[in-house]
Parts: sequence; structure tokens; C-alpha cells
Amino acid sequence: MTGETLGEMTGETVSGNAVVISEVTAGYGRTTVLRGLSARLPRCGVTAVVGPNGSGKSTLLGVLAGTVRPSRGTVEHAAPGRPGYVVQRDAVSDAMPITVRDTVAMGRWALRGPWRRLTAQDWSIVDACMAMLDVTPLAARHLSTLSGGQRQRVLLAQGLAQEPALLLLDEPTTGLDMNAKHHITSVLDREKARGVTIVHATHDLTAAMRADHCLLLDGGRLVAEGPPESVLTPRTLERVFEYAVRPTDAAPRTAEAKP
Ligand SMILES: Nc1ncnc2c1ncn2[C@@H]1O[C@H](COP(=O)(O)OP(=O)(O)OP(=O)(O)O)[C@@H](O)[C@H]1O
Repeated sequence: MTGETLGEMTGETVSGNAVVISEVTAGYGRTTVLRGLSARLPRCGVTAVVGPNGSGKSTLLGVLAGTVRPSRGTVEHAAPGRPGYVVQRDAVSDAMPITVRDTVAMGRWALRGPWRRLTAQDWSIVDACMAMLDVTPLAARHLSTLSGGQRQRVLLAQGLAQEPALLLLDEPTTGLDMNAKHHITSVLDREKARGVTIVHATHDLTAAMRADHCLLLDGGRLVAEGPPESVLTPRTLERVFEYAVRPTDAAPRTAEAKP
């Protein structure tokens, strides 16, 4: 393992970290995905989760969000409250007859509970988050009528409306054009500066290299953890992705596992 070993983490408390994951095994029914995974996520920093398709990145985010329950191991969160969880945009059903503004408002319901009325302050946070992601003109549109990139921005606005201490993002910029990518990156930079801890699963190695911390997964196991430049080395990339790194690939853009 690159960086500090799991053994060195033994006995560590959650202090100084947003989350400490210890020996977590998790999956779906009889399918085990994560296998004895231990890691820590620095507080107020950005952690990139990288790995080939099917390596368990989304499952790890599900464990952190509390939607996938580990069969073994523990997850300790430093901050109380539910994490904000922005799923992959394809994971949201097209059949939901819901407007953009109501979709963003769901972030406030998640905070208040479904039986409480939203206050004027809640609605002003909803409107501010829509403005931040540039989706105000889409407020009355149904989610199902939006393009992939527009939908992605709405889902991120929903996550921000929750005002979480921990924001979990599943491939937040995949398939976006350069402008949209840049916009989302700058919004996330602002959230980090406000003290939010961000964890994002990504195939974009340039985005991963900008993170403060990186987890590299393969086959549901942690291959390496630490600063991105010490985790995403030509050697580890080649091993995990079977990706031949050439000398010109100083900043490889996208890593896809060989079929
Ligand atoms: N709801 C589910 N039920 C059963 N198996 C699932 C479910 N979700 C994911 N899996 C399986 O768990 C494994 C890990 O999937 P996961 O989505 O966590 O990987 P990933 O690294 O996020 O992949 P990708 O890069 O393709 O998004 C895969 O083999 C997948 O088929």
C-alpha cells in the first residue's frame, strides 16, 4: 500500500479526519463488493475515489451515505448529521414527475424530515443553491425533460441545499462539457473553502490529481491511499487499470480499465 499502512492507522480515532473506515465488508445480498476496507478521509479536504469499473467506488459512497450497510467493520463520522449524497445522474428515475425547484428542495426535506413544512429560510437556501449551479431558469421544468448536464447540476444543487458537513459525489463531472465541468469544479472549491469535506468517485485522473487525498480501489480492496501524486503513479495505474502509461502521460485525463 502506498502512503501510511493500515497497521499504522490502528488505534486512530476520528479526530482530525471526517471519517474513519475500519475493516468494512459490504455488498448487496450475497454479493460481497468491499472486502475488509480501511481508510480515512481528511476533514475539510477533497478525497478522490479512483478505480476501474466495478471496483466498488459507488458502493463505498453508499456505505459512507448509510444506504449500504456493512456486514462487517465500522464507519465513524466526526460530524453529526446526514451526509449530502449526489448519486450518478442516470440513477435518478425519469418517471418522477417533479420540478427542478422541488428536486432541490428535497435537500431541505432531508434535513428537516418529511413532515415539517419548509420555512422561508429553507426556500431562500433552495433558491441560492439553484442560482449557484445556474439552474434558476429551469426551476419549473420537470427533471425528466433536462439534459444530462443540466440534471447533474440540479442534483448537485440538491446536495448543497442540505448544507452537509460531508458531501458525497458519484462521478459529478462525467459526460459534462468543459464549461459545465469548470463550473462544478469551482462550486466544489468554494464548498471546500467553507470547510465542507468532499468525497468524489471519479474516472477523471486530472480531477483526482487536484484532490487532497486519494483512495485507489481494485476488486473491492484498497490498493493505495494517500496524496494523489503518491497513489496515482504510473506503476499503480498500470497495475490496476492495465493502462500503459507513456512518458507523455504526465497528467493522464481518463483511465478506463481494459475490457
Ligand atoms: N444494487 C446492486 N445489486 C447487486 N450488485 C450490485 C449493485 N450495485 C452494484 N453492484 C455490483 O457491485 C460491484 C461494484 O459496483 P460499484 O457500482 O460499486 O462499482 P464502481 O467502481 O462504482 O463502478 P463504475 O466505475 O462502473 O461506476 C459491481 O460488480 C456491480 O455489478
